[in-house]
Amino acid sequence: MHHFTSIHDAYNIPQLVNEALLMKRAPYSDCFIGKNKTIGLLFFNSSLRTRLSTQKAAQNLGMNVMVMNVGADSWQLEMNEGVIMNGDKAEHVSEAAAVIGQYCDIVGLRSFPSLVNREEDYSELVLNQFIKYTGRPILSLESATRHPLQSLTDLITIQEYKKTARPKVVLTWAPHVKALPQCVPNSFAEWMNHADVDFTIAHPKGYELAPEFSGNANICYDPKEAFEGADFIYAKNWSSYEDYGKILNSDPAWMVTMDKMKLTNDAKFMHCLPVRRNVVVEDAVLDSDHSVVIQQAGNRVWAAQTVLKEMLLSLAKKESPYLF
Ligand SMILES: NCCC[C@H](NC(=O)CCC(=O)O)C(=O)O
Ligand SMILES: NC(=O)OP(=O)(O)O
Repeated sequence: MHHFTSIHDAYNIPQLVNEALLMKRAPYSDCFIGKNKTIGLLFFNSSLRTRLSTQKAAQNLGMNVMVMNVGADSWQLEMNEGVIMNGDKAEHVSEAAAVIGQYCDIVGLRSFPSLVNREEDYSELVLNQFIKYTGRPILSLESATRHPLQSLTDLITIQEYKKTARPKVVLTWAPHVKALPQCVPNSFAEWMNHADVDFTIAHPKGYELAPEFSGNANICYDPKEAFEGADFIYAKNWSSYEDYGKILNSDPAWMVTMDKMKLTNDAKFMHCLPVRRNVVVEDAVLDSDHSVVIQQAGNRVWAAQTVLKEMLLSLAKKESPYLF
């Protein structure tokens, strides 16, 4: 695995999940694999889980870690080509990313979408500029359209908690006070469509995801109907893809409640976090045995560690092909 920016970079997904579960039981079994290698973790946006779990994963593999809040700690970066840079952006990505590439063997990058310009967001401008100019393998820490480390974590968590061979997994839209990206639901849908699960996406009309992500999932516009017999409820708010970046609905009937959880097959409740209590999901669900959100966040380490190990092996193969 050279870059890891989407499910398309993972060639054997069941093997990746198994590897992560093995890693969880023996976290330090590969503690020399990253010796003398440096990962730079660049954040254009806030993070708690991704930042700490990726740092821990890299350290478990023996790597050196550098973390930078780009924009806040460094210069504002111009991402577009051919611009006359007489505004507020002091440095072009072509120099900044190339310089970072001089210091790091692998670069992790978090950059949310603008939610203003759909074409630009869905072209993954920032991610692709870093791929172009660092000359290093890029690990997505959530980009404009996807959050693949989160989705791998989610699949690992479903594998751990499933009680039937082919569980019913429901991705349900939930209300929010802010317009949020489509990355988490896009990516979750993409990974679930490749997994052996019965997959439903529930949302109000107008919240359809881009067809390339929703794929062949069952689409349901009624939350109660969607919850019937579910084994996993995965809640997330997202803003509209069609009416790009807009909030079209704030109906509290879409909040995840204990009443609705009673319709499920004693489902596990999942959310990528951070979550707004009593807006997205009520306290009673988060504080009940249904919720596995903390265990899910714990699994972020094993997802990151598995992916980083693959990336390090691929780097080593490139650097010393005669050893393989
Ligand atoms: N990395 C996990 C999710 C990040 C982001 N959530 C947020 O921005 C929540 C912000 C708030 O609740 O104010 C999202 O939905 O894509
Ligand atoms: N779930 C997730 O990516 O959390 P952070 O935004 O805190 O990293």
